[in-house]
Amino acid sequence: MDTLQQIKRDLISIIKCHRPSRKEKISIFRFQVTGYLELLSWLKAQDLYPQFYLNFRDNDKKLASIGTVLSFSALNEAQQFILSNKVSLVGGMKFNNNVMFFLPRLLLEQTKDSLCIQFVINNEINWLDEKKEILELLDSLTLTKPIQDIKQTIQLQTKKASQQEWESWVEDVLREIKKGILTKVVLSNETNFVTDSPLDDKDFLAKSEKYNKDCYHFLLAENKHCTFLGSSPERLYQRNGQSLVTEAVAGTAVITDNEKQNKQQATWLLNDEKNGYENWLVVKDIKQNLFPHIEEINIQDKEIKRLRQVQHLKRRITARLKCGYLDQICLESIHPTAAVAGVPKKESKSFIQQVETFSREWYAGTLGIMAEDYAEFTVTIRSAFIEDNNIRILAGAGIVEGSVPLLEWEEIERKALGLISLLHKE
Ligand SMILES: C=C(O[C@@H]1C=C(C(=O)O)C=C[C@H]1O)C(=O)O
Ligand SMILES: [Mg+2]
Repeated sequence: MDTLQQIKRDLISIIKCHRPSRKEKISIFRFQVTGYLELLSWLKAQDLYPQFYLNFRDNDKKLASIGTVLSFSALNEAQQFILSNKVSLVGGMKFNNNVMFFLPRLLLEQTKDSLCIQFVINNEINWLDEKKEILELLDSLTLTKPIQDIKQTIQLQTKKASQQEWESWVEDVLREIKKGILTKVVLSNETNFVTDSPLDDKDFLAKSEKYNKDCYHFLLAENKHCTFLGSSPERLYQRNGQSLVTEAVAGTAVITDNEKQNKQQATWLLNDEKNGYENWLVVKDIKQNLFPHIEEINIQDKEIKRLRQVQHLKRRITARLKCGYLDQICLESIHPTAAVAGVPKKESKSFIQQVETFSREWYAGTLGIMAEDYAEFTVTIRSAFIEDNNIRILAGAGIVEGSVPLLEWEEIERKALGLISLLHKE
């Protein structure tokens, strides 16, 4: 691939000339080449971890990164670092607000026919060690591996909560709602599969990109044996300077092969009181949490977000932040929204922690990219963990007054189908 050869030549000349600076912690090199690189095929051929990938929902931008030069477990440190070094960091927050941002060794950004590269050298560690890692990276840089169909035999092993058990969790929430302690809780379940050989994470995500349209497609592989990935319809926020675009995605109806029924379901969803309330609670939560930090806010009418197995109510929200660079505040105040946690936030989070018999980790967290003038994050729902021969797929639903346990169970089963349906051979 010409594009990759060109990158490799540029990087080699950087390495040859580089003398670690005593004054600067890191050296950043940026270049831009013309051409199209299939980032998932490229990532599939790379051996350096962590690996990160994000295919944006509303435009043709994709990111892929390998390696880490620095990592951050506190938002203020990540934000400060961006301000002083004018770089982009990738990563995000788990459901429980644990922060993981990192400065990748190599970050590729593909838009249409232009590929931008950010390459970083750490000047504070031994140059020989740095050089060794970089040369290893360069060895495989020009390689790509073709994406293949899933060929493993996959067996359903268990569901963390049986239908009966999960519906009893819903009854518990409804009782707390009646008592006036909780208003909404988003309950999830985990479905477990085993494969006869490890499922390739990039093959799986590529298949999801093909079938699950109009979604953010994300992947975070902390090492060779453990990947978190998914295809989410939901944006946490996008920030361009001081202008913020976020949304409330909540309230669900089915999509089937019957188009007439899909249209009826859409009309029903737009008018249904319980689903409207479920969505409005998310709007209210975002609005309240952003309120101290914004000058104005605009909430648009309900619209339908249509996916392959389900359709959702969605309201677009735009706001103007009081000051410029505020991702720490945006992330801390919005995440996790009432679309994945509940209302009140603290109480619903602790309810979830007590009741759910598995740990959400990155599920219902957020992943994205942040820089000084731009940031974009997705809510990591419709997601899965692939750990060697095991696959765990998670999905949840917002429980509010008026929720019917059986219907909520059917809702989470349909949501999980977005990924589960891809597990069979084509
Ligand atoms: C929590 C999930 O989805 C959320 C819950 C929804 C609902 O209950 O109607 C709809 C979209 C998402 O905000 C999930 O897919 O896991
Ligand atoms: Mg719902």
